[in-house]
Amino acid sequence: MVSEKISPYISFTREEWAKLRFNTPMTLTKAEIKELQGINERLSVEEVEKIYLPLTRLLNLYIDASQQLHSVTDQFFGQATRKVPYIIGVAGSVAVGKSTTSRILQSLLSRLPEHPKVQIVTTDGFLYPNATLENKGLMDKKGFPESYDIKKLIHFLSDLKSGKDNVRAPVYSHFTYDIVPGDYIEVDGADIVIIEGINVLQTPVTNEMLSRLYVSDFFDMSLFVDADEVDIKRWYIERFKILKESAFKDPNAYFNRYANLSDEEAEEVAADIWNRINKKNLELNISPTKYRSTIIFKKGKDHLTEKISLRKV
Ligand SMILES: Nc1ncnc2c1ncn2[C@@H]1O[C@H](COP(=O)(O)OP(=O)(O)O)[C@@H](O)[C@H]1O
Ligand SMILES: CC(C)(COP(=O)(O)O)[C@@H](O)C(=O)NCCC(=O)O
Repeated sequence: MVSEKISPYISFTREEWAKLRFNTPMTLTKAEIKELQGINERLSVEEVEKIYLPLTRLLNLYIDASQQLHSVTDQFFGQATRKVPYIIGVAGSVAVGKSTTSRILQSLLSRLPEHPKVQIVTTDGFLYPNATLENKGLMDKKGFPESYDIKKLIHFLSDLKSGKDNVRAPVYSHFTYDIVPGDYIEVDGADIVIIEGINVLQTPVTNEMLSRLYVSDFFDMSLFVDADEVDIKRWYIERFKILKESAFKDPNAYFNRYANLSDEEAEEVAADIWNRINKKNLELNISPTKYRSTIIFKKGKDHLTEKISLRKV
């Protein structure tokens, strides 16, 4: 008897997945393509059509099914149907493309026939402020599980899933490299909320009561953006070099001291930050969460998605 490898996932090649778009009326107009390229000018239209349109179709089916489940549960309790947002988690390494993926999804999902309101919340807003990280000796552990106020994030998600209005999340600035005091993003009346962050599929680190809840307990589905470490490191360094020529030039930028580095020096600095912090975090805390997600997108060296794995159980 031939032994079969048991996996909870069913995997598709790029071409197999592209066919699953079927005939959903989701062709992109020129204006829509332009808008998507505003998200990321290097994004290929073919990638959107082959990878993201089938994903949008699948999500539309998942969202319909979840609404039906909500309404039968409310019927069972004999109460009126509540409006609760559908929550999608987007996970993966620093610089793998989570924010680009989230923004493509936001753009495509908001074009569904019902025109749902789609909001993105990034979990970096739940990092402790630099002053606290410094006190705790965690400045070189930014992004590690202990650098986040997970209780605050769980409260935020619990409020969202209880159908509360005007739920606020704190805001992080990559420009000041710190939490922005007093600033917040408000989620109100959203039909779909995308929660994007390196830590969204992690399990609790302490034994406190609240930590028995996982962040992902509040997700309706999740997507893990995956790639080889050598590629992610290159994207991290490339992004650092682009920022050196733009945002870092502002005297108020946290990384302004790197603005006048040569390209070679900038590569060295970025590679050092990568190796000391983000690579370690990827290996220790992020990669191990991959198989907790509903869908895994494995990207190749040119950012094109090569393999799609979808949880079947
Ligand atoms: N689909 C894509 N096509 C081309 N470039 C991309 C794509 N996704 C991400 N990138 C580039 O890779 C880098 C990291 O992406 P980003 O979305 O900022 O990552 P993250 O949010 O995971 O830190 C950026 O420079 C971005 O422009
Ligand atoms: C704030 C972050 C942990 C968040 O990562 P993101 O969710 O943006 O991918 C990361 O951008 C970071 O600052 N890491 C620490 C090392 C560094 O400066 O890259």
